[in-house]
Amino acid sequence: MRLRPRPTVSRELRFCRWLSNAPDNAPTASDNEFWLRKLGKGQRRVSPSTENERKGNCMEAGTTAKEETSFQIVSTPPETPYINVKAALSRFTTVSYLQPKTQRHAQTNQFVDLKVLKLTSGKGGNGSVSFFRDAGRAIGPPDGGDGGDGGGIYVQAVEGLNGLAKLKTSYRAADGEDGAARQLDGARGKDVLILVPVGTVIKWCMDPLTVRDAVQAWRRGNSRVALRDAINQQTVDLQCTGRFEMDQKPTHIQLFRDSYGPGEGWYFKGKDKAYHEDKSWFTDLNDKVKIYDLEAAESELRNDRFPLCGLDLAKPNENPICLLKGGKGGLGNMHFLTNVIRNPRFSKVGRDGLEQHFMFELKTLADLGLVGLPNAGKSTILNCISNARPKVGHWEFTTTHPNVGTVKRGFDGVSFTVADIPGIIEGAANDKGMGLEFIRHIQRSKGWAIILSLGNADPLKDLNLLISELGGLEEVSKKNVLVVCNKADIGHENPASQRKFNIIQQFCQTQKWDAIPISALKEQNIDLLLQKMAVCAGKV
Ligand SMILES: Nc1nc2c(ncn2[C@@H]2O[C@H](COP(=O)(O)OP(=O)(O)OP(=O)(O)O)[C@@H](O)[C@H]2O)c(=O)[nH]1
Repeated sequence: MRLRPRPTVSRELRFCRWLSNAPDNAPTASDNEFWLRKLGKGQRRVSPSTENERKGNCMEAGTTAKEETSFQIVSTPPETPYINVKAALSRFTTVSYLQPKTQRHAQTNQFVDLKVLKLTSGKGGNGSVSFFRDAGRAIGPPDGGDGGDGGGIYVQAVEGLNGLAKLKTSYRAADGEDGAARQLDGARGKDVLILVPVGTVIKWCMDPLTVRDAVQAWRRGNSRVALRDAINQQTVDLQCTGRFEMDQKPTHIQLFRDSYGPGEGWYFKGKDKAYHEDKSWFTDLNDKVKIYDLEAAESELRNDRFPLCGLDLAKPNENPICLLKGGKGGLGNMHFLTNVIRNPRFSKVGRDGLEQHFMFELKTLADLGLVGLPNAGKSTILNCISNARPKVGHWEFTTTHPNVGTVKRGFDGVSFTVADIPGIIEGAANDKGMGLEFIRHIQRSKGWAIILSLGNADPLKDLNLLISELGGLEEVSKKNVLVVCNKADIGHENPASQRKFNIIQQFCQTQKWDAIPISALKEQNIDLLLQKMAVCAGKV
């Protein structure tokens, strides 16, 4: 319970109040009349929480993830209050949560880079109905305090965390406490702070259980459609806000609470709702309080928005970012004392919190990403050039999660980070093998080093396969590309190895990509590799 701060009062008055033991901070009837009159004129009393509201809405502290244009705008204001958008379901769910448990890769080992969380902010506490009593007075003025605001859900990106394994699947902030007699406001509900590694991208998503059921039902009628195609074909309708005055581009998803509407949410003690609704003194009051409710709802709508393309926590953020704000506490009956209403036996209940699902994706921040078929030697290369010690094995899929190493090129050389991800196989784009789940870790890298094995029969075929699985030449060429032909030691006296490299080099020249033969195992040509990698990583 929090006691309201007391205003300064004269010594005599303090003495009288000490004698009567009365709390001294309840608004008087004329204070309330003034407030209600102002509400009627559409001017809201500035409550101390207004400033906190502004502070709480600090989504700007994170960066909105890079905007993409794959949203179809269905209608815009003034036709509708929001920019209505249609988008593929795949943007708001993830294949790994829809697959049967046995096929989920990201969750199968200790390294977890994707999690869907159910987050719930706290409900506001209810306002209290109470009247001051002491030995001299059977019933005094109303002194029911306000309910406390519900706790919010906050997120903060910090250095030193490596994965999302420690995150729970749901978080719930505490509800605000109810107000109490003697003008006591309820305590504010405790916030929840979720710490995530730097590089986490948070996206609003749909409830995975609902999506799973809907997609399963849809696929029963279209059984030949692959899961990924199914969620690409299904669409989601969203109400968004955006830059109305300019190009009406949707920027934020509007979230909605189930809170009561204007004029509702009363708690009656003694006589019921029907009794009160029959009385003009109550309906007159309610007409004015409706404006207060409307303003509370508008303030919620202003706060309850989430970036359509997600929130990118690419840097540690100093202050936690509010994802979901708690509900506002209800007003106690002391606010409803007026010249007409002397014994208000009613108060307002607290407003609801929000419940939403969010997808937390860890996108490693490495300057250079290594991609290749399984067994091409990616981990051996990372071992050889950096401080990382990933597992090396002669069997496929030795690497089951991304490894990041830092390359330090001599004392005065530039340093850069390299990420090794599990091998990509034919059909990965359709979730074969380890799928493309791990591509997210090299999506932000400036350059990609495509690792080929000269020990394979046709490295050019391998290169084409990789390009196609990675989304085609156009997609791959968005990055700086270096093609590394590893295992050049195998049959190096054999001209076949040299011939294979020449074919690759010719192909690379057509794309203006650089290529280099190396042997990671025998540490041959590694200095030149490091120079080329630094260029590819955009460091030189
Ligand atoms: N001869 C030769 N063998 C190599 C070379 N580089 C790696 N290897 C061998 O190739 C095998 C696979 O190496 P890894 O580094 O585990 O390959 P990877 O690409 O990380 O494999 P995945 O984890 O399955 O993606 C191991 O037995 C390595 O010893 C090389 O330059 N020459």
